[in-house]
Amino acid sequence: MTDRLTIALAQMNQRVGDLAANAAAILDMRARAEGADLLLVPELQLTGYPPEDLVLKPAFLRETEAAAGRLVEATSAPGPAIAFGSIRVVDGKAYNVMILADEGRELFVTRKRELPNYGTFDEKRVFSAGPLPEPFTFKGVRIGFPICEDMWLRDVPHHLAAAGAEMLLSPNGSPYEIDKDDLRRRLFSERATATGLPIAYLNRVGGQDELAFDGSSMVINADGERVVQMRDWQEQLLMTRWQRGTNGRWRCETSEVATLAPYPEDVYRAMVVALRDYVQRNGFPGVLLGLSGGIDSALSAAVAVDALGPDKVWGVMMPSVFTSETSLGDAAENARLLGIRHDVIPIGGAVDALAAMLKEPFAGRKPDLAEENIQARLRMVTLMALSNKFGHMLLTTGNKSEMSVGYATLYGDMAGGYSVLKDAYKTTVFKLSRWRNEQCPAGLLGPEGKVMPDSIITKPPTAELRANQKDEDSLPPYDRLDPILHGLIDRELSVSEVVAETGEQRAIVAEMEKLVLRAEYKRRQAPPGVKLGGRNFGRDRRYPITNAFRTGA
Ligand SMILES: Nc1ncnc2c1ncn2[C@@H]1O[C@H](COP(=O)(O)OP(=O)(O)OC[C@H]2O[C@@H]([n+]3cccc(C(=O)O)c3)[C@H](O)[C@@H]2O)[C@@H](O)[C@H]1O
Ligand SMILES: Nc1ncnc2c1ncn2[C@@H]1O[C@H](COP(=O)(O)OP(=O)(O)OP(=O)(O)O)[C@@H](O)[C@H]1O
Ligand SMILES: NC(=O)CC[C@H](N)C(=O)O
Repeated sequence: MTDRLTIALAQMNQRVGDLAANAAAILDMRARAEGADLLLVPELQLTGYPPEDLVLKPAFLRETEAAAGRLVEATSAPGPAIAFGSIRVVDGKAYNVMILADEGRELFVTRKRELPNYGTFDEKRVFSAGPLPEPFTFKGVRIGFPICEDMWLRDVPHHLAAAGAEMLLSPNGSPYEIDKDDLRRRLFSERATATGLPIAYLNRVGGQDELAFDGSSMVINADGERVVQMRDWQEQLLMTRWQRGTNGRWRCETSEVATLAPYPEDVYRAMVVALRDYVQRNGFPGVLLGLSGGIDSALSAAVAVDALGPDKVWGVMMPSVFTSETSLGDAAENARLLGIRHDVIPIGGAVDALAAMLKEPFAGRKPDLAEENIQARLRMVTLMALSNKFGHMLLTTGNKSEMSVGYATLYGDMAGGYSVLKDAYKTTVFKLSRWRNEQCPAGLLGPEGKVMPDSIITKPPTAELRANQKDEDSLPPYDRLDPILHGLIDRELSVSEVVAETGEQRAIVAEMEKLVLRAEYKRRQAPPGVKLGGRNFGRDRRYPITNAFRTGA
């Protein structure tokens, strides 16, 4: 029995499905953790989290088991024991497990019991729930290994405590959401005091499709005090020293508390990390986007430059007859400030060609939305041609306010591979743009000074699809629209409840509800984008397209 343990906490990125690279990264961490007794890595570190329907593929399960076996064998070389997340099939059922390996042997396997099945999570679809897990005696210390959601509910930690666990080491795959770091901290502090056990909470970092993982791992002692706060948004290996006190209870003696990014920097970081990993891991040489001189494309471009570097971002201004001199100038200045390639490709010729092609079928009809949308679609055709020719991914620039009410053209400005603003309401877009124009925190690849001219932030938003068009002609001003949308979408309130909370006219709120529900078909055809809040358009909110229900009818 020992009275001291050194536990290395490896807050790591992962690449879903890349068993070889993930295993190599774990072994690299093990080499760096020399001197530790045990190396802990995040949930499903070997397969990447979330593996989704890969788990339903027998070949993937076989290769995962083989890779886990090789990882266990690799611990025969000198170095710490490893506790790593993998998948184990027992009696034909797949389990999300944590394997403890030392000196070339598998010492212990524990299965996740609580499978999250809400919001973006779908674990019951692919995994079976394990039994209430037992602690394992490692070097004479009874250790419990609750896996992520196991810690969010009471049963597992309290069972482990009752079964004699002396500490809880919890591997996690917990995606970022605004304010979730505070929630985790409160929750785990409460778990620590309620069970009387110190807790190491280890989360992954990096982007995976719509999810961004912030890390922000912690150690909380049994008195509820957070003694370790690891960094957010980056990998980190931390050696933590633990000691059994004279009362027989374990404490983490390491004291190291990093400061986490405050709001709105955390939102911006989530966008940067998610886009960087999406673009790099899907093999694009860079991104391109329509740079209109408006705030959505300016902020999207800034995030792309901060994620990938200016040489990987390409802005294309595509003026029509409705494009103002101000927009042309703002787009050019925007590109100059970001240091990105900027091309001007007028779409007038193509607009005229379409008008000639459609002259006969459109005869006798006044110009309307059809002509407006043709412009957005011709821009899409132009951008996709560049994407096909040069390989850059088209970055979609629509924000959550627009996507909520369907204020975007299907197969037009909605086209693209990924969106960083998809879960950001327009008021958040304004906030982030002002913030980024004033600050450039460490680690971002863009310029230290302004990223867009102030005029882009201060001028009224317009789609410039017809003369003198302003967003506010069709929609309430964004500072009034967004609270309505937040109520209807994020909080699932009825029209009456939103009216009561916001003081808006019932007719306006009912109209917005109608637009939101009607635009579901558009959202189903929208590209993925990083989740920021508790109810993103994607996995979090799954509404029927064909739907007659209205609360404001
Ligand atoms: N339930 C459903 N399932 C499948 N398809 C459905 C559908 N309901 C309509 N449709 C189809 O959808 C089409 C209509 O959608 P769509 O062609 O997009 O056109 P629509 O939504 O009518 O117009 C686009 C709107 O977005 C605004 N906009 C455009 C571009 C940029 C911005 C901006 O500021 O960023 C704003 C523009 O001013 C206009 O109000 C029609 O073809 C209709 O048949
Ligand atoms: N003249 C243009 N040149 C290049 N791209 C354009 C142009 N107009 C629109 N786009 C593209 O279509 C997207 C939709 O923008 P639009 O101007 O219609 O409204 P918006 O939502 O206010 O966006 P933004 O704030 O970027 O202007 C833009 O973000 C941009 O990517
Ligand atoms: N991987 C998991 O079990 C995640 C679920 C958990 N409640 C979280 O978001 O942190």
